[in-house]
Amino acid sequence: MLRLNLTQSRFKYAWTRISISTLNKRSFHETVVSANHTNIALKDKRNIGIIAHIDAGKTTTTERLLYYTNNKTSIGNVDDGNTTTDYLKEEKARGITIQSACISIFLKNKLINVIDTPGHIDFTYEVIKALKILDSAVLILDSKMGVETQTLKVFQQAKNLPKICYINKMDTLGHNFNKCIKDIMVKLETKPLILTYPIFSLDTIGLDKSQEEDLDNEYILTEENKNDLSLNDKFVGTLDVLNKCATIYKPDDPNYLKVYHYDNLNSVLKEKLKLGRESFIEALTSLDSDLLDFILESEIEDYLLDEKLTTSILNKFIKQLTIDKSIIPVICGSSFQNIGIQSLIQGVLEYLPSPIDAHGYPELEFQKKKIAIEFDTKKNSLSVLGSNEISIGQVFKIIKYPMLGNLIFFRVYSGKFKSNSKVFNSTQYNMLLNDNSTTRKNNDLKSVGDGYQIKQLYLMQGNIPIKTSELNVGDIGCISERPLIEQLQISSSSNFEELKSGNINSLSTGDTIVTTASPSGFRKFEKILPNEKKQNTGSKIFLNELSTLKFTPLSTISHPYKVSVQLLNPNKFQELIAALLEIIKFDPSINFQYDELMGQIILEGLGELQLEIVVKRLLDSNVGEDAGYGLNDCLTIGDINVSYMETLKPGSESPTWHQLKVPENNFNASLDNIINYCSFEFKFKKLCDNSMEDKVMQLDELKNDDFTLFRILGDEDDNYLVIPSVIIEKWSAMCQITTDQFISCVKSSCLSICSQGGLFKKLPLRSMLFILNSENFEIKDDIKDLSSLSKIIRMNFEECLQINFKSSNFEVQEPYINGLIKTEETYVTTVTHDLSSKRLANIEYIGADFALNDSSSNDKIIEKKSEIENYNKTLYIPKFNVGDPNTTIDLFHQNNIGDGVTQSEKEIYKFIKFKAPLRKMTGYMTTLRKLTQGKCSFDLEVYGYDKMNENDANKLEQ
Ligand SMILES: Nc1nc2c(ncn2[C@@H]2O[C@H](COP(=O)(O)OP(=O)(O)OP(=O)(O)O)[C@@H](O)[C@H]2O)c(=O)[nH]1
Repeated sequence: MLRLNLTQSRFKYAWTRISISTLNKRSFHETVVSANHTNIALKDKRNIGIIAHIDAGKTTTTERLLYYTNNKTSIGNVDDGNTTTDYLKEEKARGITIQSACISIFLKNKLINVIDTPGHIDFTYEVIKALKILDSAVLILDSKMGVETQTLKVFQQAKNLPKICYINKMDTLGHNFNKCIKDIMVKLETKPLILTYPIFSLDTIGLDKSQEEDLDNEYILTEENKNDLSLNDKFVGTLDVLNKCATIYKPDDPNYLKVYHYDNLNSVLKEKLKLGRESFIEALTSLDSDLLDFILESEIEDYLLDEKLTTSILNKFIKQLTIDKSIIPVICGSSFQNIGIQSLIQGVLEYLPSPIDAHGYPELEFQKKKIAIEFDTKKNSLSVLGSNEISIGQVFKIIKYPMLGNLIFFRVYSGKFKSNSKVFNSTQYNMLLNDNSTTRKNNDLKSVGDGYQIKQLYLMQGNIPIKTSELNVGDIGCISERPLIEQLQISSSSNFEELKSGNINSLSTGDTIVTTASPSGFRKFEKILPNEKKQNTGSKIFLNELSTLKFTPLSTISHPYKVSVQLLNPNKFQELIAALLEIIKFDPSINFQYDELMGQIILEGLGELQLEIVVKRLLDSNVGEDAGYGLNDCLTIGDINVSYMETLKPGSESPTWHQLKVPENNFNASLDNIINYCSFEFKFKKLCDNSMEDKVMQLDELKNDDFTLFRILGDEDDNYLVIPSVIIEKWSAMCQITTDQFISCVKSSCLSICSQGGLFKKLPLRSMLFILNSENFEIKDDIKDLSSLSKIIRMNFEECLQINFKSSNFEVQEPYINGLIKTEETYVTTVTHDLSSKRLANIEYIGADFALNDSSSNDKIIEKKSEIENYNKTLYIPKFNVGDPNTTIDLFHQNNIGDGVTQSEKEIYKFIKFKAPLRKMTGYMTTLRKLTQGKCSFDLEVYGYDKMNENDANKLEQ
């Protein structure tokens, strides 16, 4: 009984520190369900992502965030398969996050929307999608591993967002707080501001003397148990230099927490707190002269005891520096043992930006101009075009949710969205406007123009959707929609193209949705459009313009893996296509193509695991959140393979300009006229093969007032098209189509040539440049019919390829990876021998620390290093449990033990960095484990395409 009371009082005490003291679990939970979230002020909302390398503890931490904010009454664990965010069957079985999960955490009058992202590289697109709509992130490090390869990647992806770093797993054997701090500085090139230091049992002797009630904490060392070695290195709490206190936890009791203020600390902790606090203030003053001025003016000499240096003053500076991305506040803990989470919640609320403070909103485009979203101080709201009549949101995720169909998640950037209202899908409308390939265009435009009906809006509380009548600026919520598979099944079509275009009036990831506060709907926008655009606006023209009001879409990606799917029962065609379309809706990083001749579908994806899961979903007939499509009896699935491509050999280009021609008698008379009266020339070229920088330079040179450059496919490394501006203008005017329509016509012709493939192995083309020439361009008459232009251009492109090139001008290219292996020195020779002889790998580095040997070393890096090294001198980094606490980390020299890595550990472990063809690395982890007796870690990242060796290329089938 006594213990229960103590626990409760401690729990409340903890929350006093973060000013949410009055809550108690049950009453709060009830408040949440009935909470009117619309009353939460914008300044009290946070939209954060949890990002990290795989297994760093994102889901475990998210689970504790829910528990310690009283949004959940028990704690789930990844290993028990009962967490809120990893609820898919595959996630539970594999213990990894596959899809990002979005939850809303309510804290009385505050709201934190959290997205728990996957760490596995195959699901990187999930991270990209989430980061696009978030204001900030919590970066988690595994205290033993520090910054890992995927940490670097997600850090880069979140480079525009302010971040807090949470060093997790401080309870594990081999934990290394100092290495993490060093990695933040060296590998992330960021300045850490340490808010909490770890406390181990050894530091706690004598701590309990003045606190009778703490005798029940068996993890604190006392005179009696101080010789118990098993306790010495136990992680028991955190030393908070901002609040000048130590917080002691009990690993096996999630509700135990005791705060000791400076006066009640033992001499060891007092000394550490003093040094930590001094270095913390010095680090802050070195970055903010206003704080320095304040300290000088207020004559503050004792950083620890002078009461003028209050937490709220310091918080103001920390918040600004965090938002400016000048620092990254660091908090440590162990989520699994429930240590440190309260400080993390406090950090999120204090330092991470609300939508008002957040910098770097995704830009909106309106009539080709970029528009920033502004904050209207009077109305306490964000708005665009100087009017908060416009509500704008962006869809970033779609999931299956049993009973409700699909849930479409979106973020509200401006205004508010209401249940039972219509919204305008400006992205979809814009795409349709520029798509000439469909005969249903006008019907589709009308359908999208009529608006998308939102029936019910929801907020996610944990993984439970809570009905809400409206979603306001800053909110993340969702709309329910009937599953696509049901929508398509009622259509009787069995035509692939018709099925693929699906239900046009449904929402997809990346779509911008727009509406107005006005009851008469989005057509009212007319009133707030700039004056010159108002003239003559029939609603159609008006919608055309409105459709240009959209967020920049998500970038496309290349797909290094593919798998073939053969349908055995033609009656199931419609079902298969509907299933695939729905899968793509949930994960737009998957793509599929239908080879009508072979009756085969080729599924493409980012990784083996990703495709494995998709295939399982197609075959399985389980129910629930990851319900399968039950196609087991009618599909044959091929092996998962890497995708090969073809390109022209370096330096190749068509020797002459090719004149656009019309084949005799193949097209109608009016089209003949077009070609007789106006023409252009074109040629193909291999895009330079040197570094990415050279490539960008080459492309930049082509971009000027006279020429416009277009990307045809995928990422920066794909195909490009250059069209002289004069051709764009004249052809579109002549054909009475928009310039966008003309461009999309030429682009789609290029695209079709690229997918048709090269002359060597008929593999899709990459790294090609299509150049149109305007020198001999002429127009002699005013001609209107252009319906077959796309066909003509395609035929001519094809002819140009055939005439100008032979199969020997092409080479096969394949995806390559950057690999990083960490293993004991004893195994290095065996591993590198296997890599070079069997996997065609090029070993780039063998040594003690991969990031320190980065080949790039220009002035900027040196300058940055010296800036960070200077900053490092202000940091207090204790040598945990090894005596003298007063030291800084020797950042750029390896033979030091100040970073917490012992000399012997450095000698044992080596990193091997290499490049290799992806196809040679399938199933490599199993081999590596055998070669190293399991003493290894391995990371890989697909970096792009490169030439396949000729022997292997010749052996490929056409
Ligand atoms: N000892 C210890 N284990 C932890 C801690 N946090 C997480 N773990 C364990 O680490 C493993 C991975 O945890 P997750 O929370 O799934 O990690 P994650 O980053 O969400 O993983 P992915 O989403 O798959 O990238 C699980 O076995 C957890 O129980 C911690 O603080 N201490």
